[in-house]
Amino acid sequence: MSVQRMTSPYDSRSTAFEVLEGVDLTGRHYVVTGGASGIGAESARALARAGGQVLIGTRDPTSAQALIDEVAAAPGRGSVQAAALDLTSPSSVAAFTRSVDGAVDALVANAGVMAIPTRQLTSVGWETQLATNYLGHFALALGLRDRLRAAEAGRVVVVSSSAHLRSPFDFDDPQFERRPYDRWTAYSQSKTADVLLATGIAERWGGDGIVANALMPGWITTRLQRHLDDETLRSMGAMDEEGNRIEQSFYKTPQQGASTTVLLAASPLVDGVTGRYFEDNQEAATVPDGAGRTNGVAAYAVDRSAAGRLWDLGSSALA
Ligand SMILES: NC(=O)c1ccc[n+]([C@@H]2O[C@H](COP(=O)([O-])OP(=O)(O)OC[C@H]3O[C@@H](n4cnc5c(N)ncnc54)[C@H](O)[C@@H]3O)[C@@H](O)[C@H]2O)c1
Repeated sequence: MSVQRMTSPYDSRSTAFEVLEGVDLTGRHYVVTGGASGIGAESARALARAGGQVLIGTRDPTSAQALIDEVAAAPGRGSVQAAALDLTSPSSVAAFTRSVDGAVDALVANAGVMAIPTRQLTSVGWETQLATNYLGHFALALGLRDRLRAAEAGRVVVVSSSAHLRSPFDFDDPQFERRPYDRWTAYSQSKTADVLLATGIAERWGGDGIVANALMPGWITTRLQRHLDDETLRSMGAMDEEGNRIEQSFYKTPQQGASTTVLLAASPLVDGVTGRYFEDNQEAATVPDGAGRTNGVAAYAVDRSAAGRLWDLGSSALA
């Protein structure tokens, strides 16, 4: 049976402001991880501009002060606040969730790290990219489940990446204990885990009225690329021989990069949509595997049994 793909009137060049034009989020509450920089900051800005009350989870709440002040200075808008959250620390995630009361209309699992050069482990013994991008967000979603249930139709939005097309989740060796550590495979696997997280939540929490979707924001120059050396940036076409960053037509601005996130977090156009993967404000096609592809969602990332297996693995790590 084929299911019709969701479409929206927006495309790769649409901004987060455009996607929420005419949408009134007054009285709605949003949690955005990593919302003090990059795509997360633009998502928070757009949600607040539409009237929403946004709580940013960030390791350093002072880093969100400029955004908090900017929104506070705009009368008639929503608000932005920030609280400490380190996704690599289960106790930090627990403290953050305890500080949230009332309903949460959407959790935006946006924070992430990419291509850490060497294998690093967190306090729970997980490789840092997987721990940050996936496990911390899994713990956060579990901690906020009641808050999402308290909303009329709680949404979970997981910011993944087309990098997931480069690697399925390796259940035999997720922490690179037996295979050599590869920073790109580690990132790609963590982004597959992100799609599986949305798939698992959609499957398990639908009875609570909670929906969950994942997305690829597009390519955007942010601090995410800070671990990349000049040679890698040149090979990506992002730097010239003199070391100047190149603005390419396929790169988006952070405002454009945040558009698919806010569509899924707050637009009525996707009411009730769940278990899907979006890019450029459209639902992506499912492809058999990721080899050689830059678009679409790999079948292994939306596989329900893999999502269940990962749920069990994450639950054991947090127990
Ligand atoms: N920029 C791109 O081209 C691109 C492409 C595909 C996917 N993404 C995804 O978009 C998301 C946002 O990335 P961005 O490009 O805005 O980069 P960014 O570096 O500006 O934002 C990432 C945020 O995550 C936060 N973070 C990192 N580790 C954390 C931790 N342990 N606890 C709490 N917060 C932590 C950082 O402080 C930062 O604010 C990421 O999930 C990334 O994988 C980005």
